[in-house]
Amino acid sequence: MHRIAIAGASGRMGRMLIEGVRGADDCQLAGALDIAASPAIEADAGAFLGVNTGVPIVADLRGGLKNAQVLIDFTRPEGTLAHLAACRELGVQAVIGTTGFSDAQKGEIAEFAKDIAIVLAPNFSVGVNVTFKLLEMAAKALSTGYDIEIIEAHHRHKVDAPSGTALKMGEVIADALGRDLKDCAVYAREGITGERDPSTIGFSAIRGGDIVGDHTVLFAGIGERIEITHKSASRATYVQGSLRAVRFLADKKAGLFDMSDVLGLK
Ligand SMILES: NC(=O)C1=CN([C@@H]2O[C@H](COP(=O)(O)OP(=O)(O)OC[C@H]3O[C@@H](n4cnc5c(N)ncnc54)[C@H](OP(=O)(O)O)[C@@H]3O)[C@@H](O)[C@H]2O)C=CC1
Ligand SMILES: O=C(O)C1=N[C@H](C(=O)O)C[C@H](O)C1
Repeated sequence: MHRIAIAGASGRMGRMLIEGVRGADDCQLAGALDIAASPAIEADAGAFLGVNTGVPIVADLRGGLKNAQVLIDFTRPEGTLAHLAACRELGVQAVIGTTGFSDAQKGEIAEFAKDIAIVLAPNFSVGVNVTFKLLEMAAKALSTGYDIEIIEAHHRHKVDAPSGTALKMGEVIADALGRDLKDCAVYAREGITGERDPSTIGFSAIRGGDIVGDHTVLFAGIGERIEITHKSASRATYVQGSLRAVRFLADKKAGLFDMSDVLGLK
């Protein structure tokens, strides 16, 4: 039985994860965390479902993690880093879905992974991770004569842009082309921009309504264009991917892994 604590327990992903853990035969809810200011503190983690899980939502990290083998964390970068410090102290593994980390924060996660096993992925859906592989192939085959643009759309509450998934798509494509995304990413265009530099990878972020998560990569050539699109219709796909990551970690002592490790796509 995988004993799982959920961080951000009252968030969009946190609630779906609690439901997902309760629905999985091999998983048990062992803790629930949220920030001290959350109105959900001290409520039962299943209250939003009308069920009593016996697991209260707490702000005390050590209290929330003490019965857990693994933490699933979809919160904010600063929260995730604080959670990882407590995980390291208690020997708890981590599945991290939070996006918006700076390079320095990613470096801190790599340091934690020297002591505990961590899966870090900007997108836990199987389809998106297969799409990364398709993009690698497409980028190599279309390396000249095609302009590359990444367009993502998310709900109105999302706080980071471009999405972690869009950035990862950019990294996959840049790597396949032997470029560094830092040198070739264009995140905004306005005014007299001049003609498009063919070596660039452009990003566009749309925010609105309840869009769960759409990503399109456009390879625009002369006389044709190819669009590779993934659309999430439900957050359940991220939940199922997170639980696969939990199972993958079961025999891991330390190390930093991603969804291509979990899915055997490397
Ligand atoms: N990798 C993937 O597959 C996916 C990743 N995500 C990412 O997961 C993250 C969360 O998304 P979502 O669930 O929609 O967001 P929500 O805002 O709905 O939930 C975030 C949760 O984290 C809590 N929180 C906020 N700040 C902190 C903090 N500093 N420390 C600890 N907890 C905190 C919030 O509490 P309160 O509400 O009280 O502020 C809330 O409970 C985002 O980074 C998003 O991009 C989302 C979906 C899929
Ligand atoms: O905030 C979200 O909702 C999502 N965030 C992730 C991202 O930034 O890529 C994954 C998914 O697109 C949903």
